[in-house]
Amino acid sequence: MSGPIIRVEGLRKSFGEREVLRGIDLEVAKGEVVVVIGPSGCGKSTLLRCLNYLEEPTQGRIWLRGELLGRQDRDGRLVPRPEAEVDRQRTHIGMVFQRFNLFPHMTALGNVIEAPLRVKRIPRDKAEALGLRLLERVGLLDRKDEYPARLSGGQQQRVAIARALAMEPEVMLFDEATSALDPELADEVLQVMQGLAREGMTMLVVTHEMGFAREVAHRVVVLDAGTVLEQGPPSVIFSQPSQPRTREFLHKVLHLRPE
Ligand SMILES: Nc1ncnc2c1ncn2[C@@H]1O[C@H](COP(=O)(O)OP(=O)(O)OP(=O)(O)O)[C@@H](O)[C@H]1O
Repeated sequence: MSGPIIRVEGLRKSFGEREVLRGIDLEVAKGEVVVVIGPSGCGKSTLLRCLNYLEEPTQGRIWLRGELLGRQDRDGRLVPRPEAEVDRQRTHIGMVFQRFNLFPHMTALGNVIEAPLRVKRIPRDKAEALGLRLLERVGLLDRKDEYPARLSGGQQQRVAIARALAMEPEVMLFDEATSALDPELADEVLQVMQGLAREGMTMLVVTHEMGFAREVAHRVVVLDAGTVLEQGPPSVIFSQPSQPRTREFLHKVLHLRPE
């Protein structure tokens, strides 16, 4: 496929009277790692959720892998495609949330292969081979038969990453994947994410981890009050941001959480 994997044009999202996304334009190319940062409540999660149609955009257009998600009516509103079509698109996007939401009655391996078995209907032996490969990739092969309750938060999140990878997505969305974890456990998850980035996975990452943004991102997008304030390589955003609001935000978070 040529062209960006994700393309967003004029994306707006309101909850009632409140407009949370106010015209976002964004592209993510194949193999690119884009990290979205910005103050609490600026719309980072909402942006990610719109990309996966977990939230229905109010206005604007989204292309995934060159395909328009939804279609526009005469007022510019997005009319969703049939559910089946959205589901098909979703299989190409892996999403990892703050809450891991593993199935408690399934082992680590069971969680990882649930979707390939159910959605892709691949044979069990092939699914298990895939699941074991992925658990190894996130460093949890030895915990394959454990149930989530017996895994730490960091381990559960790594299983959740393996579960998302099991659908062989073309892009991975991370929505504050480490925010619920203690720093030590967050680190092991960040290392897995860094490994994926190194292997060339296309990633759009919402995070408060400025160290990750600085070291791993190809591009940092600064969101503020539902608009893109500025974007650029981390070297520029972190040392010479052009917008005073970016400087203010970075000063605040880096001061509170020295890297
Ligand atoms: N389903 C919803 N209904 C109403 N308001 C919502 C809903 N989801 C989000 N919001 C509001 O939209 C705004 C943006 O939320 P969002 O979670 O996208 O921000 P964020 O930048 O990810 O914040 P944080 O860094 O704190 O997670 C917030 O004011 C939030 O209260």
